[in-house]
Amino acid sequence: MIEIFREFTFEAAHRLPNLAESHKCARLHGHSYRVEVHIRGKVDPATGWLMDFGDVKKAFQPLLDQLDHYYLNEIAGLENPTSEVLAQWIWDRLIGSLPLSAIHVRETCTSGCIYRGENS
Ligand SMILES: Nc1nc2c(c(=O)[nH]1)N=C([C@H](O)[C@H](O)COP(=O)(O)OP(=O)(O)OP(=O)(O)O)CN2
Ligand SMILES: [Zn+2]
Repeated sequence: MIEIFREFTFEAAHRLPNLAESHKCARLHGHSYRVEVHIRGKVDPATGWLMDFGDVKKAFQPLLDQLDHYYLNEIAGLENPTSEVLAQWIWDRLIGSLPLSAIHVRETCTSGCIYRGENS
């Protein structure tokens, strides 16, 4: 087994509506999000790869189109857009087309989360 990943970046605004008003993240603010899509499987001896990175990009593109330069709270399923909720939202939309092993979401250089699905 081997794992590959493709990183994507996008800019978006959000606020965390379930926090106390005094919490800084309850206020509208933005992030340069970094998302890594991780895929696990076997290397095809003919191609020497598990999957073309370009095919990962094609699968992620519709999500990028929904997220980049948007207000995340207005997207269905992201009304409370924590890193954890966003990572699961991405997983749920890619798992039908990619053999995912993890979704990494970084909000800042120092904060983020890793989601590996409900079975791990
Ligand atoms: N478990 C989570 N905690 C927090 C989330 C989250 O999604 N999951 N989100 C936030 C905020 O969105 C915030 O913008 C990012 O948090 P933080 O690391 O505190 O960001 P800062 O860059 O402001 O950190 P400082 O080092 O304090 O400047 C909060 N928590
Ligand atoms: Zn934030």
